[in-house]
Amino acid sequence: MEEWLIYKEFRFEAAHRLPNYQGKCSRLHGHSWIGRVYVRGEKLIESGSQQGMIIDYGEIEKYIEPLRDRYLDHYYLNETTGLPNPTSEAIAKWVFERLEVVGLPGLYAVEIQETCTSSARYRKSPQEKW
Ligand SMILES: Nc1nc2c(c(=O)[nH]1)N=C([C@H](O)[C@H](O)COP(=O)(O)OP(=O)(O)OP(=O)(O)O)CN2
Ligand SMILES: [Zn+2]
Repeated sequence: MEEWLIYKEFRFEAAHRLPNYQGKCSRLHGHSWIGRVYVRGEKLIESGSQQGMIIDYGEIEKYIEPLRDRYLDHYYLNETTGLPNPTSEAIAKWVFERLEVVGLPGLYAVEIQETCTSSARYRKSPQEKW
């Protein structure tokens, strides 16, 4: 058995605040966020223009784009995601669940990097089969 794990990165500028946080992050502030969508596969496409791929990176991007354009890029995340406390962890889960709903094949994890030094990655626990 073998497996590949690939990711497609996306970027967005957005504001948020953590209302319950004791400190500066309770204030409205913004970040240049980086997201990474991880896709897992055990078999490479055998022929055609996507030969040797799990899935075309461009295909992954097609799933991400509507989310980025409608909810993430240049938005106030507390408002657009509806999350009461939009931490990196919560946003990673929020993005994962939306990609799951639209059926991104092989979806494995979503990472949200909030600053150069801080990042959170969400995936379903291995025992939870989906
Ligand atoms: N586990 C989490 N901790 C914190 C989150 C989070 O989403 N998950 N978020 C924040 C703030 O939103 C903040 O914007 C980011 O925190 P931090 O990395 O501490 O930001 P700094 O700019 O202060 O980073 P330094 O590298 O220390 O300069 C807080 N915590
Ligand atoms: Zn922040």
